[in-house]
Amino acid sequence: MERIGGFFLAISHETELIEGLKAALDEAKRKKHKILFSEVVEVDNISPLSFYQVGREQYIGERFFWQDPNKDIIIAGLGKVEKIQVSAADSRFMEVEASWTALIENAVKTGILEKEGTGPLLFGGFSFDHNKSNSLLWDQFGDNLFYIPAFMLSIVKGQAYLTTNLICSPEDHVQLFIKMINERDTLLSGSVNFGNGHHEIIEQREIAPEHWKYTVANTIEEIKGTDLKKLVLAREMRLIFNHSVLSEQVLQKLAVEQQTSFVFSLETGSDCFIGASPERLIKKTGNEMFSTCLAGSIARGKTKQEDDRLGYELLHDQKNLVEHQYVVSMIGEAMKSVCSSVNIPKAPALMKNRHIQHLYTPVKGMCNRFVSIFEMIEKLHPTPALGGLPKEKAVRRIREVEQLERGFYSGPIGWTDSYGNGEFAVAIRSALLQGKEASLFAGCGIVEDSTPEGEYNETSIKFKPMLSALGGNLHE
Ligand SMILES: C=C(O[C@@H]1C=C(C(=O)O)C=C[C@H]1O)C(=O)O
Ligand SMILES: [Mg+2]
Repeated sequence: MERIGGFFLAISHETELIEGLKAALDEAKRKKHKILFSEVVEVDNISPLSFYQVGREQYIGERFFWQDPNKDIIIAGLGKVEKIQVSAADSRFMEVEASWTALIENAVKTGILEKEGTGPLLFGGFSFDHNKSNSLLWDQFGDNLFYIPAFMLSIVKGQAYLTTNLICSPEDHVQLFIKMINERDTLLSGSVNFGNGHHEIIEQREIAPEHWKYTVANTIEEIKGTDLKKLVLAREMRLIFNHSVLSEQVLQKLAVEQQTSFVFSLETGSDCFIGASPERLIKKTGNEMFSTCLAGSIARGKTKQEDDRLGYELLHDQKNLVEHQYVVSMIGEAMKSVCSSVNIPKAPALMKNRHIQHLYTPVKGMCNRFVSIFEMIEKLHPTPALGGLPKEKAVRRIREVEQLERGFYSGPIGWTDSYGNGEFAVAIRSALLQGKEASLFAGCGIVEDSTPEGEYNETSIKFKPMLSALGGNLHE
């Protein structure tokens, strides 16, 4: 057991906090609508995973976690002062942005300002396809789900910040402050206990692998005979455990094993969507934007020599280069439409993750005007790395032939702050945890030169990051 506390918020902070809160209450009364109040203070370094874990008792079902591969920004959020979930399915990106903008426009902020990844922050994601009817599996998530947390720990380039958010309504009283401080104190004096009760897998089952291969075979024929160039097809694996899975245990394992990936979780009700994705969709900091083209895959070698040989093979393999190039062209075009300059390396490099290596082309651009991260998500999602080419046809074919419900798998997941910075990953190498059960998802890009067996093996590798974190059998 380890104490999370060890830090005190100095009294001067509290005075500032009360003053800020009073200003927010006045503003709410004057405007006759609710106002978001947000305070940011520097704190001693606390482990974000400990913070997340300590919040289990009180905030389970309303927690999130985010860590980028560089560990530039790590965020753990607890509780929600506001949930954004829009119903206008076909304009969901812009609708979420509109709700968010309305909320932060009038926000009262105090303490440290303008720090990326702190203050009012929206965390959540979108499902892959808003047109696919939602099955029971994903009913807690809908086709978009975002939180503004009550308490949030951000580690930004090594420095820890604690954000406290509160919604003030015209009829609220300063008493609200007492409640919030009490909650925060309870949280910060909590004990970290990652739990010994480790879950074990009692059943590990691939869903309809033969049918999946059959669909891949048909898709290869369709690609040969029509204007369809690429289609990403996913399959599912189900796990059943003896105990409910604790998301903090899985996050901890992912953070250790998948150092080159974005590690994330998003809880809602009794469900948790969790994963370790190597693929950035979009990052925006100031007027710089970054995206990643990631497509084309091969296994890791058991020895350095074998690993190098496999990497070399991937870099020169025509099928994988074609699969990759579709993504580079599309992301390049999307970035050029809003950037004054775009940098795209001429040839892909290798990205080596623990269980797999990919062809990798990073893209960087300078925005030529104000462009929001939601506008970029709308332009990019789904890239041909997750959908296919041509885009609309691919999404429609996936809807028709894929047997599973993707839900948030392969959709955009991430955060934006009130200063317009943010980052979204593509939610792959992920799983939906539901008590004693989990659904894992893995897909791959089918092109003309694909084979059903080859693609089946590729998806088997892509299950490994989550399987390993959940204690599954990797068949190695
Ligand atoms: C679809 C997934 O991965 C995508 C497909 C890839 C491929 O087919 O080579 C590589 C990286 C990802 O863009 C997945 O992991 O589920
Ligand atoms: Mg592939």
